[in-house]
Amino acid sequence: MLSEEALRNLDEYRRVRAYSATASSSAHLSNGFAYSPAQRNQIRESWDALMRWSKVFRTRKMSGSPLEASKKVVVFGGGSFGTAMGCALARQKADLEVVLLVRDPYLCRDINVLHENTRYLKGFKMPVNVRATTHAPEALAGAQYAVHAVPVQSSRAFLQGVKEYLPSTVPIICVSKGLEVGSGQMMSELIPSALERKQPAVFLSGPSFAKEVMQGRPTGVVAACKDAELAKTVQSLFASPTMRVNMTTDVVGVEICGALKNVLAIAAGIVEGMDLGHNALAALVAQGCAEIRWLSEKMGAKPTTMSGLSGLGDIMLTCYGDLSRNRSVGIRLGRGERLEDILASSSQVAEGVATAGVVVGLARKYRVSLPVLTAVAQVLDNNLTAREAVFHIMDLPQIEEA
Ligand SMILES: NC(=O)c1ccc[n+]([C@@H]2O[C@H](COP(=O)([O-])OP(=O)(O)OC[C@H]3O[C@@H](n4cnc5c(N)ncnc54)[C@H](O)[C@@H]3O)[C@@H](O)[C@H]2O)c1
Ligand SMILES: O=P(O)(O)OC[C@H](O)CO
Repeated sequence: MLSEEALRNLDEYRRVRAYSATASSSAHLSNGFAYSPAQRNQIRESWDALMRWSKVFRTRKMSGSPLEASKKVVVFGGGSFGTAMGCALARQKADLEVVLLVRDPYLCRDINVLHENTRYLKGFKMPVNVRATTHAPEALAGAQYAVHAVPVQSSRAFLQGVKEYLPSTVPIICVSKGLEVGSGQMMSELIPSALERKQPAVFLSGPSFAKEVMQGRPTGVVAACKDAELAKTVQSLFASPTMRVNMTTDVVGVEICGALKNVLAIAAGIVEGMDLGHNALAALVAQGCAEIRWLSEKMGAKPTTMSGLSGLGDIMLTCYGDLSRNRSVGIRLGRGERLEDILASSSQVAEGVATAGVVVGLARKYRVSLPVLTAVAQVLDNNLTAREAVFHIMDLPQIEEA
């Protein structure tokens, strides 16, 4: 059921594993340097202990997998990430029915006839157990999980529209990252507010470009839910040879990091677009990390979340990765393009644009100063040019590191 590209990646992965298994018998490193026998023993023993632990853990995990028990999963939104995550699940189990709930009948037809998302992930064959529909009652009938991949600003209207077909017991696995304009809410607040009831929900975040998930490249994400059992269920549902899934109960941390890294990525893009160099980019990303930490800690997030996949992991990916839409918006701003032209020329969402304005409100509420993230909002609001923003940030008072 894996695509050819995913199979190639898996083959490569297996070759590496086979090589690692035999490599421990060769004594010398290629440049003539060799570890001492004591060091070599220590390295081997540490590795073997890790492998023993992994084996015990795997055996314990075998019993009653949530994937085994699943028959149907619905995906809200037929964009790039909904498609990629739907396909990732479908590849794991040939008789799992994955249904994308989409708006556009033409895209729906392409997915069902060509097995390709011709608009958002062109050129990638989708597994045959993924199909699409524009009909919410049909998509939701009998679904055991709902993966929510609708952009944040459209999520309230979308959820209100499907509410009557979504049983209140079906867990939502939310992959959308951002804050709602107007309410300032995170998705964990928006979902119950839009549905006007409690709904089990898990927030899946971390460094994960849709295209690479679709290619079956190794990816790590984190599943966050206050209910640890549900977080573990979703962890187990998505875990595969190409996807590692951590779990945590720190929903606020995971959500706020996921939302703010998009704003920081716009700043990183601006620095790139203005060709300010590696020093400037590294300093900016470090400052941005500090700002995200200041706010998230005040909001009650755990410090470990900031250094984890949804924090540093996703910040690095989005600030440095060429596939980031938020970073691309920043690059074009840095080169002097107007925001409205940039947005008009893209069919994909860059959540950081809307989120930037909301962050400033949150910073005021929690009494924390966020110079870089506020500067991004100023540039997006056309009150500062990118060049002016850089000048003012560089000219801020020299401070003690915090
Ligand atoms: N693309 C990625 O690499 C990636 C990775 C992780 C998380 N995310 C997050 O996932 C979310 C979705 O992003 P994406 O990349 O799939 O976006 P996208 O721009 O590729 O697609 C968005 C999809 O949502 C649909 N949509 C928009 N408004 C809608 C509405 N009112 N009702 C129904 N459907 C609507 C669009 O038709 C489209 O199918 C975002 O919050 C994004 O931050 C994306
Ligand atoms: O392309 P971006 O900037 O929306 O980032 C996508 C994902 O959030 C990366 O994890």
